[in-house]
Amino acid sequence: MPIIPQQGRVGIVGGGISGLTYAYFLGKLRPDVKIDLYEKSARCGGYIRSKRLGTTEYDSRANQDYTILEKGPRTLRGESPGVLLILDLLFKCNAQNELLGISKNSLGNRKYLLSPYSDTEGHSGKLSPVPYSFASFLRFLFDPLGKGVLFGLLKEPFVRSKSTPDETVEQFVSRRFNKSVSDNVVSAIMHGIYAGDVAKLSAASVLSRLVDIERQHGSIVRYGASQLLQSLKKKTPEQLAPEVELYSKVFKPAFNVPKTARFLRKFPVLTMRDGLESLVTVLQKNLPANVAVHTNTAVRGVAKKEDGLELTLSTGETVRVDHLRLTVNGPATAAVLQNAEIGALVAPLEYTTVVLANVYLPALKLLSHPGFGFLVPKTMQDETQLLGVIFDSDIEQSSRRLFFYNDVSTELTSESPISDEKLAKLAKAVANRGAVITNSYTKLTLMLGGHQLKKGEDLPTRSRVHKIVRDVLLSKLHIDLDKCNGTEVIEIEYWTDAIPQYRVGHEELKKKVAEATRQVFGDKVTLGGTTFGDGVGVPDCVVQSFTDAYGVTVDSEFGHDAQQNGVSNENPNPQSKKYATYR
Ligand SMILES: C=Cc1c2[nH]c(c1C)Cc1[nH]c(c(CCC(=O)O)c1C)Cc1[nH]c(c(C)c1CCC(=O)O)Cc1[nH]c(c(C)c1C=C)C2
Repeated sequence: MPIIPQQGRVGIVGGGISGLTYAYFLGKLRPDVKIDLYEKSARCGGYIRSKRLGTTEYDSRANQDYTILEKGPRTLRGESPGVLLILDLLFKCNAQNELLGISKNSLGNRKYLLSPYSDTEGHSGKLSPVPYSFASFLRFLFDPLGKGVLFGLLKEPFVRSKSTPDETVEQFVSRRFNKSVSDNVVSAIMHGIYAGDVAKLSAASVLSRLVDIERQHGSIVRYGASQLLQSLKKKTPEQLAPEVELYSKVFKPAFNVPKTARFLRKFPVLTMRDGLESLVTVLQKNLPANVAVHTNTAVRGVAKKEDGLELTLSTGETVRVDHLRLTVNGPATAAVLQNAEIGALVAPLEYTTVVLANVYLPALKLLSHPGFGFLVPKTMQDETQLLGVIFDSDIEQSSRRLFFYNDVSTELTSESPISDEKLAKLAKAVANRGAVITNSYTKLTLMLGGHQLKKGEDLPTRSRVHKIVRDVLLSKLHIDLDKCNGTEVIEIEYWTDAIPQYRVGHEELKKKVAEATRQVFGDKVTLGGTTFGDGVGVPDCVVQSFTDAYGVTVDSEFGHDAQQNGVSNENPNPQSKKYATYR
């Protein structure tokens, strides 16, 4: 029995990147199915929002009269498997020119940690570069934050591996290295991804690769060193993630995937010319004809019927569907499913709230440390509740067009092999291209709160955030807003309950929720989004949407429809049940 019958109907809850990409992939795989996406707010995109801010003067050198204030995520990680799917999507929508890249050695890729230090002028905290070379690593060892790093690295190969079902990131890092590495380095990274606390986040969820290495090889340092030696000795063929292999077989990407993966590795940070919301716009404009998006429409509940499911909408209508995909957070999922057991399982889920302040200073170049931004480790947290600061102007000015000129597209779309030397030359040519934006300005985003905001506590008021912005800029970056002649633009957003906290036992909890959902709804309901997926990043959401959309079509007897639409639904690995089952 196919999961979605021919000419069937699918409902999707949530118009964020997870809902939209699920609709896109499923629409392509099953053109016979009618897909309705319900988004409760007036717009799609979720936390991805790029606000255009008009400036008074048209800058002919920059060829633009606006700047973008990113209100949410703004960069993609070039190395993440999902980026290959996003790039293919952009190529197929003829929007690949929008993608920009920051090369590995670019100053815009440099990251800093706030280190203890104060000077006579009252500036507190020094920005210490995250090591990017052997020399910078040696320098870091003498920084107060580097205390214990060398000892931790030397000790790690001799630490016995331990098989625990799960533990906190702090426990894992302290056990393998030492607590100072967790407090001074890893805590900052966790602030910069989850706005979360190392003492609560799950090692199995957020450091799954390292946990796997410990389980399989015993030591992370020894494994890392052996991999490094091997790569120096012989060239290993490009290892693609299984999801990317599957995608390549199903969707036939517009480019040579292994070559493109190697190329993108040279651009660890990717951006979009008009902000990350362009991805949402491109997606919405190019949704297959069988997808309808309903904004301002919430799904209030779902009831099991003999021939499928009945959705109750906020408009008062009821809609019958064969399959329901939920891409919203835990509480919203429980509210739709209205099941006591599922409700009890998701009740302990926690989310962090992040306060985000965009600062734009036109015509002034004031950043003294070029880079991506800085993060605040646990040991440096104070009453400002600062998590980190993103240097948007440096990110934008270090971004280069990747596919605008034909050299890269021609090379990556051809099947002929490319040597490492030629690939490096190509990446260098891109890095040496002129900046897309050339005028002088300073743009920053401050991120505050996260796990430091206690449950039930009032969020900092706008005026308090304005004061924090002024204090942080002055004390950490030596930028005095009082000297900016009132030209500064400061905008504040509250991302309430935005980032799921994968706490100890989260993998187990996901399994239990999926199992309880299956018990009640069989294979008619699947769960996605950042809470029930495998990561909080945009590429993670895209990969999950693809694998799960494929999952509901793979058993289908209507594969020929998908093939007629330019995709194949053969399972490239019939032994693997992963893509035919549900999470
Ligand atoms: C200071 C707070 C935050 C900053 N970014 C985020 C927060 C809460 C949100 C965020 N950052 C990342 C992700 C995942 C995206 C993905 O992997 O696709 C999310 C939701 C990515 C990220 N940002 C930093 C790191 C080390 C990572 C992991 C992957 C990568 O290498 O890109 C560092 C970082 N984040 C922030 C700053 C200021 C910063 C470094 C200086 C802001």
